[in-house]
Amino acid sequence: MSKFIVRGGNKLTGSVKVSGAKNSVLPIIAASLLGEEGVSVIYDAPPLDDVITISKVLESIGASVTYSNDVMRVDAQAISSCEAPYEWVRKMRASFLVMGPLLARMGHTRISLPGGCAIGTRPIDQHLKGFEALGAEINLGQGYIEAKINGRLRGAKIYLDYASVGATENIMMAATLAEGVTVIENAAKEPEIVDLANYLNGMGAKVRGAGTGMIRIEGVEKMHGAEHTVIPDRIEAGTYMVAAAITGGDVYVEGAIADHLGPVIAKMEEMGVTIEPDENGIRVTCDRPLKAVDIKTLPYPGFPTDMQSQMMALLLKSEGTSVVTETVFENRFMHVDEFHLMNAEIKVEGRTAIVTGGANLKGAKVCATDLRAGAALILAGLVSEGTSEVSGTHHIDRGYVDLAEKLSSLGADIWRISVEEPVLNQPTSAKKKVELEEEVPVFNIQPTWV
Ligand SMILES: CC(=O)N[C@H]1[C@@H](OP(=O)(O)OP(=O)(O)OC[C@H]2O[C@@H](n3ccc(=O)[nH]c3=O)[C@H](O)[C@@H]2O)O[C@H](CO)[C@@H](O)[C@@H]1O
Ligand SMILES: C=C(OP(=O)(O)O)C(=O)O
Repeated sequence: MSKFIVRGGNKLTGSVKVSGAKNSVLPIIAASLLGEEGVSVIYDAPPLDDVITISKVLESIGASVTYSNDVMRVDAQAISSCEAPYEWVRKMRASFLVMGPLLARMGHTRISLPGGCAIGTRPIDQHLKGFEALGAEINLGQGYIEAKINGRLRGAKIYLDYASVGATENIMMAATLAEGVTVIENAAKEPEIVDLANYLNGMGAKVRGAGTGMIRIEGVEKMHGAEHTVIPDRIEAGTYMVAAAITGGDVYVEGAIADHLGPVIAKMEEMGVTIEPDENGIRVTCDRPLKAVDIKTLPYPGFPTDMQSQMMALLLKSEGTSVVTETVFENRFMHVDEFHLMNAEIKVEGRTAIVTGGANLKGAKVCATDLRAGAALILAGLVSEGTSEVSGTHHIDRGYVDLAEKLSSLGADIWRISVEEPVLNQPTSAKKKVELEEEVPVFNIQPTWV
C-alpha cells in the first residue's frame, strides 16, 4: 500500500511524454486471441496494472505473453481454454473484452461477470445483445456468462441502444470471424475504436467505417498475428494539459494528438488557456486568470467522461461558477466529497455539479475513489496550500505510467510513500523523493495490488 504526497505551489514547466493508450491497448491485447497463426507484436504497450491483468487473463486461456520495454508479444496459436476466471475479471472490467474474440475463435466461452464499480453499475446488455444477434446462445448462472454457437457466428445488423465503447469493441471483434457481413449501427466513435479496427485489419480482418456511427465487418475465415503501435493516451495527455494550466505553467505534452482532444482543447481555450498543437504534441501555457465554463460529458466526439474530474479541479481555480453535467456514468462525482476536504465548494444535484471557482484549496488527506478521481485530487494538490496525501493509489496505477515521476520532472513536489513511512520525515526536493521510491523492474508481470 502506498500514498502520493503532494506539496502545492510549484509551476510546472518542461516536456512530458505521453504513454500508449490504456483504452486502446486493452482491447488490442484481447483481440490478439483471434490470431490462429503467427505472433502479434504490440508496441507502446504501457506498463500499467491493467495491462498486466489482461495479459494474465490471456495466459490463463493458454496464450503465451512476453513483455519488456513497452513491447508485448502475444502468441495465441495454441489457446486451449475458453474460460476467463473470476480471479482476473473481477480486477478489471475490460477483461470482459476477451468474450468476443473467444466466442468467435472457440465457439464457446465462459466468463465471470465483470460486476459494477465505483463510477456506476456498468451493465453489459449491449454486448450480449450483439452476441445473440450473431447467433450465440447466452446463459447466465453462478456469476458466470456462458456463450455458445453451433458452427460459426453469422453476420447481422446490430443497433446499439447506446454508443457503448466496450460493446462496439466486443461485437466488432466477434464479427471478424463471422460468416457474412455485420453492421453495427450507433457504434461508438472513439479513437480507440479506430485503433482496434486498424489492428484487426492488420490481422487479416475486413473492418470498415470505424470512427463513424456505422461499422461494417465482413467476416473472414482465419486471422493471424500482426505488428501494431498503440496510439498515445488522450486522457493521460489531457491530465498533463490540466496540470500545466492549473499551475500557471508552460508544458509541452509530447505525443498528444490534438484531433483526439477536440473538446478538452475547446473547453480549456474557453477558460483562457493557451493551447498550441504541432505535429509532435501540444504546448500548454497559462498566464492569466481562468474563466468559468460549463461542461457536459458525452460519448466521443463529446467531452470525455474520463476527463471530467480533472477538469473539475481546473474549474475550482477559475473565476465564477461552472456547471458540470455527467451523462455517461450515473455515479461519477465521488471526487467531490474529497475535493470538499480540500476546502472546495461544489454542490451536487443528481447528475450535475455546481462548482464555485476561486477556491483557496488546502492540502488534506484524501482518497482516490477511482482512477480519474485520483488524478484530479493530485492536480488539486498541486495548487493547494500545504501538503496533500492521496491514498487509493492502486486505482491510479491502473491508468497512469509513472505519474509522480512525470510530474516531478516538470517541477512538481510529489512523491510516493509506503503507508508505513511517516510523511513528516520526507525530504523536500522532488529529486530526492523520486529516489526514495521502490525500484520496480519495468516488467515484473505483477500488478501492484497482488
Ligand atoms: C477500457 C475502456 O475503454 N474503458 C472506457 C470505456 O468503458 P466502457 O466500454 O465500459 O464504457 P461504455 O461506453 O460501454 O459505457 C458507457 C455507458 O453505457 C452504459 N452501458 C454500456 C454497455 C452496455 O452493455 N450497457 C450499458 O448500459 C454504461 O453503463 C455507461 O453508463 O468507455 C468509457 C466511456 O467513454 C470510458 O469511461 C472508459 O474509460
Ligand atoms: C473508467 C475508466 O476505465 P475502465 O473502463 O477501465 O474502468 C477510465 O479509464 O477512466
